[in-house]
Amino acid sequence: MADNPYMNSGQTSNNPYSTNFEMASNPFSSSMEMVNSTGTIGNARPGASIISGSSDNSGTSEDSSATTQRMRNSISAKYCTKSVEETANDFGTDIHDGLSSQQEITYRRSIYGKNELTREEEEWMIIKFLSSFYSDPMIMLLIASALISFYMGNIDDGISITSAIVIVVTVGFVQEYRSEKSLEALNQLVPEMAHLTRNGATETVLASTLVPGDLIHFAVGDRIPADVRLTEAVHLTIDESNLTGETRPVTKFTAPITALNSPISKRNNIALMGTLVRDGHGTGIVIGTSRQTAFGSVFDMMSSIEKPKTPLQNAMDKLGKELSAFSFAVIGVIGLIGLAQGRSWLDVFQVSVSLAVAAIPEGLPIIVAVTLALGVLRMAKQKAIVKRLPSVETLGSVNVICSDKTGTLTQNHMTVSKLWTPDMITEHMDIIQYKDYSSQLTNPLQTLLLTGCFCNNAKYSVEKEKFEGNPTDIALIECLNSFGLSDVRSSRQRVNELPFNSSRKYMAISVDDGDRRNTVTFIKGAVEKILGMSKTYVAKNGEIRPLSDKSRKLIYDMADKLAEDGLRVLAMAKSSSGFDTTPSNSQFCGLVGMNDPPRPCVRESIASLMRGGVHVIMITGDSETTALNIANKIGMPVTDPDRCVLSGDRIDAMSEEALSEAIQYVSVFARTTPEHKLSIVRALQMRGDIVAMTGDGVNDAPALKLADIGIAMGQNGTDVAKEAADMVLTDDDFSTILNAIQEGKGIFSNIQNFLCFQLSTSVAALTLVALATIFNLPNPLNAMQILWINIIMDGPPAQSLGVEPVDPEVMQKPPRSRSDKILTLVVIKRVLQSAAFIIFGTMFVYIREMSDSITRRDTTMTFTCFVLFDMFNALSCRSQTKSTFELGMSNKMFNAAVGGSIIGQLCAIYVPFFQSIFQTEALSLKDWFVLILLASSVWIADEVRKYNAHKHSGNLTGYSTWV
Ligand SMILES: Nc1ncnc2c1ncn2[C@@H]1O[C@H](COP(=O)(O)OP(=O)(O)OP(=O)(O)O)[C@@H](O)[C@H]1O
Ligand SMILES: [Ca+2]
Repeated sequence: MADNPYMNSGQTSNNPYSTNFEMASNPFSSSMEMVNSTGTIGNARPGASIISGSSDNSGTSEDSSATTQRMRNSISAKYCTKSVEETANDFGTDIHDGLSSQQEITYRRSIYGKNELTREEEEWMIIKFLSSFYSDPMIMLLIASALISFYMGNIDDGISITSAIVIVVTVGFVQEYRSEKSLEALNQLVPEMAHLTRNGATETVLASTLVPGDLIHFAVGDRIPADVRLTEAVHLTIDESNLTGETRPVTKFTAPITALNSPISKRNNIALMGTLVRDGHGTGIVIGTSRQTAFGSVFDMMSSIEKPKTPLQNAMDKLGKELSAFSFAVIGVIGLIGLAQGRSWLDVFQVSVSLAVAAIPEGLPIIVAVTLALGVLRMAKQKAIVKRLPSVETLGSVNVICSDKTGTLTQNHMTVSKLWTPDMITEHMDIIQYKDYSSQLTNPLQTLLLTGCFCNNAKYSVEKEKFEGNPTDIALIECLNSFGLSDVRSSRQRVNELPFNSSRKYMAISVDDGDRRNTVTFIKGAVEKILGMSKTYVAKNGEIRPLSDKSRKLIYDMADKLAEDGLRVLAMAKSSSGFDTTPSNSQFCGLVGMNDPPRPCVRESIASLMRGGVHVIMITGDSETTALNIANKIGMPVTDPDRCVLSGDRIDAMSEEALSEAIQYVSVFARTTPEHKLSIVRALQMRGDIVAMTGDGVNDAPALKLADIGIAMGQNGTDVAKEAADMVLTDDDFSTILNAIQEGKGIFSNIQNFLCFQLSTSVAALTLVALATIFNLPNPLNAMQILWINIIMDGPPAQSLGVEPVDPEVMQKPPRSRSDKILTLVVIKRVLQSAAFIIFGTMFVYIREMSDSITRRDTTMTFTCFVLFDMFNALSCRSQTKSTFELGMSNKMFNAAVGGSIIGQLCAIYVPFFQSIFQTEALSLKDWFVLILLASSVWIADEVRKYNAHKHSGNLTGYSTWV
């Protein structure tokens, strides 16, 4: 330990990492090699509890004890016993200003790497590729048949089959590789952030940039980005359940722990990476990043637990197995008949094996995975990040969306537009932004405005040249200007604060009264809360009067009047003393009405959702009047306000059953707290609804978890909400939900489309060979040709059907029922219709050609006929309902895949090398003409089917809406 690897300035020998370097077997030493970065800690998030997770599923008991051991040895064990000063000293950092030397930061980064967790080095590509040759029994059989061909001196066949195997395996491998890459990309969609102080300046940075010694801050709702020794903890409680399994949040302190070898759950002055702040706020020094954290030491074990498959993938696997069993049976029978007819057993074997390879849609699960993953990436571009693949399927089934009002349906940009003080009696004052009202400033107005200023947490950001924080607070500060007032907060010392939250619905701040002997309290919040703690008001003549029932009524009426334009109404009060727990005995100052306009596209989105049978519910903390007005503005159906609007206190008074009964008429929930959301989701689910619910705060998490699709806000949401959610909206915009549902539905119909394509090809190929065998005809397709058809069917053309752009018309279809099968009657009919055309067409060509004697030309014609049929079939499979002419050339991948297949087919016929492999010969232009004409019949027939379906379904908008 001569060299201090940690401090290149090296004044101290007391190296915090020395222990790491002394132990060769230390689990963290591997971190030094960890330079590449493919995943983030996001990979390991979904697990609820590492410890319990390991003992009840994949891990053996040995695993979990090793885990516990590793966590026990983690860096926090050492620093929980040291004081704040010692820790800061060890890390060469300052507990107020953080690290100061850029050189030092760069040095530490070079040693400890990025603060993110990556999986262990993956297998070599080439090994993976080679292993796919022997992992599939069908391929093994093909190899066997090639070997037999060689052995029997059938060199041509041997080479043919060998090249076919290579092509089949390569195509499969490339597809699988792509699927893995796109799945990996999903893990990086939600970046981790951290609030970091370096050199005295605080900013928000990517959590991956943290190095040991950094000073970081976190507040309620945040996720801890590294292992941290706390230097400050204010009401700080942290939920460590995902690491320790303990569900009760732990209260944190800064004092050193005296007990030796305290277990990880008892290290109360340490905040652990990946845990969630439930309350309060704190600051601390980073003592460990990435692999040196307790979370990092168990990361590999967590990421090795295989991700569960989505219901759709499971259904596909099952379908694949059933189809395989069926094909095997058919092929077995065909083989036996063939042998009984005295065909050469090698021929029978080869054709059977190739048929098995072709008829079994082994590419199905991969195509489903790629389609889902690509769809999720597409959604991310449209600002909706889906965190779990199964949610994509659920999206198409959602029939109720519960949305917050502020910030999701509205812009969350507030401006003060009306003011009222009791001396104005029945008049109120309208404020137009940027106009000067200084001349109209009265004493009561000044008191009202200054209350709004003192009772405020908006902060001025020099960098961005504007106020930041709660939009309600910002509006109040910005309004001061219109009256020639300025932000006076710095002139007084803050003594006490009761912060705002959506359950409390008010906030109070005490400051000294100028001469530091007396304290005054400023309060603002919902009208009923403020009136509840007010005793007096200032009348027109300046006289202080007690608040009578009559004057309360006047205030409530006025608040309603202000709210009528959809304004958020805040009441203000002031008291000439401080407060302990809640303020009381205050003087009512007046009301402020704030405008928060609806987001531009919300109206359209709601209309579109309603057309598709999705019910939209607004949930807001604002008053009924405000909510009702906004609801009307954005086109929500509130015909009967008595039934359509339900307030929080009425929810409280209802039983679950009663709520579930009443909820069918409700479109607006007003004056709710986050806790009400849970009852609302439950009541809806009791009715059998599939519910999407939005949320942003810590208290929204339970409802987000319970909802079928929990949706968190990317910009204003807390980490806790994002963690609990299935989907994150990066722009917080309601309309994005519509896009996501549209994509979800689109993905589902794309999967049905390529399934239809694969099944019709497979059914046709099987039937053709079966028919030929039964009628004792020579095989219409040889092994090589069948394998080439398999590549078209399982490869790029099928995959390209999965990325067909979403047709906005899917929104007009009602939500899919959860139990709906993917293989619906309509799909099966499509499969059978197409297969029938392919079989008859190909048989026709075959029989016509072979009427003289079997030549190479005959099989070439049959083979090309089948392939062309398949291409036309792919064309019609692009959509279940829309004509090819409506779709146009919009799917680039489809154009490329089909174009490529046709070029491939041309090569197979005209290039001498391939001619010998496929046993083909050149066709004339006339042949092509005939074949194209014939093969297009499958497409024409489908166009006719689509046309008829359109005519009979009539107006698609007529689907039932709510109730
Ligand atoms: N910063 C604040 N200070 C004091 N009171 C506030 C503040 N913000 C809102 N209020 C009061 O609390 C009420 C409800 O706010 P709440 O936060 O519950 O709603 P929200 O969650 O912002 O809105 P939504 O539920 O529509 O998204 C408002 O009508 C207002 O009277
Ligand atoms: Ca196949």
